[in-house]
Amino acid sequence: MASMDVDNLTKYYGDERGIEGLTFTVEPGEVFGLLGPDGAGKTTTIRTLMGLQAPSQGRASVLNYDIRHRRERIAMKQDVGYLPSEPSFDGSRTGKQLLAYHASLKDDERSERLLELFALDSHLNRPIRTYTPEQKRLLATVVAFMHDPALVILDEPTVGLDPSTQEQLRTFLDIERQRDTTLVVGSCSLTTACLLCDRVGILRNGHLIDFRTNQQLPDRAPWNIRFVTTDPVDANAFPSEHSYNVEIDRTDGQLSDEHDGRPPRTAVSFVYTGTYETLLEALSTYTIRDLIIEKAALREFLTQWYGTRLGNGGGVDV
Ligand SMILES: Nc1ncnc2c1ncn2[C@@H]1O[C@H](COP(=O)(O)OP(=O)(O)OP(=O)(O)O)[C@@H](O)[C@H]1O
Repeated sequence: MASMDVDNLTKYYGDERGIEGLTFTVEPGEVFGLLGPDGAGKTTTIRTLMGLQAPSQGRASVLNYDIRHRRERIAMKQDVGYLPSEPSFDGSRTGKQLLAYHASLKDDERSERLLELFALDSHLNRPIRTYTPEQKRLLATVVAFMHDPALVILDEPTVGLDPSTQEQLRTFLDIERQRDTTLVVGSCSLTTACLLCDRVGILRNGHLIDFRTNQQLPDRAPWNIRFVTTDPVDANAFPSEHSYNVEIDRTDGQLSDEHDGRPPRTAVSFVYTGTYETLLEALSTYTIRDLIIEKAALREFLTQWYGTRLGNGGGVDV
């Protein structure tokens, strides 16, 4: 039996569409990602699945609890873990008081171990308002997992964490996966999806437009590369199976100032999905005056995959 069974789930806020017609299942022990850019509908889906807001249409069962019925929602919350995207706490309570409260609602199998793992154990007697934002998120993670639930729903679990803590959290979630905990992860990070999820549903403008297994995702998130060079650049130098959206700008007046005697400059930008070594090799053939390398936004990548309009018959704008 599926751990989550969602059928035509729809949520409108007045006239504003949150999500529409979502249908998917999540198998026991699966790590399923809801991958989408800002505003795609991840939080709406997750809050509706957690019974925090009623669906406008459709139905969903989470661990076989029907979220449309109040009694079942209450029972579900004892068996399911939930990490909200923006956890909010009563800041005057200590971490210890918060955990005692949650233990009274849903049991506590392992908060001590988790607190130690996330280095929160020495902060327990302090009011939560004195915690750093990162410590608050980790405390919320402890709350989500303390009762050792069979299924945990996480909304943007790595947002607001520094890179090393993100890595620590991913390692923890990977261990949970090996323990057969079912995870449903809302994320706008392709890196999180690639590293963590067995399968993702791609959300765009409130619609689930595709499903991809981990093998159908790239090895890692693509990079936006932009460099400025004083050398001539061949228009065909970068298009390859690893580079796309290549733009070569020789006409930018700010860059090619021929009056001060400096050679004209060319700005080159592209999205890159290949290996670091191949990139560095290609860049090393130019005299580089400026270089910016940053992770590409998911929205750009989805446009690359699916174009600017959806072909689902719904005619939904991007
Ligand atoms: N309380 C609300 N009232 C009206 N519209 C809302 C409300 N919450 C969400 N929406 C709308 O629903 C759509 C989906 O938003 P949602 O927050 O679920 O997306 P998201 O993928 O979680 O993005 P983000 O990461 O930015 O929260 C958006 O168009 C948003 O404007």
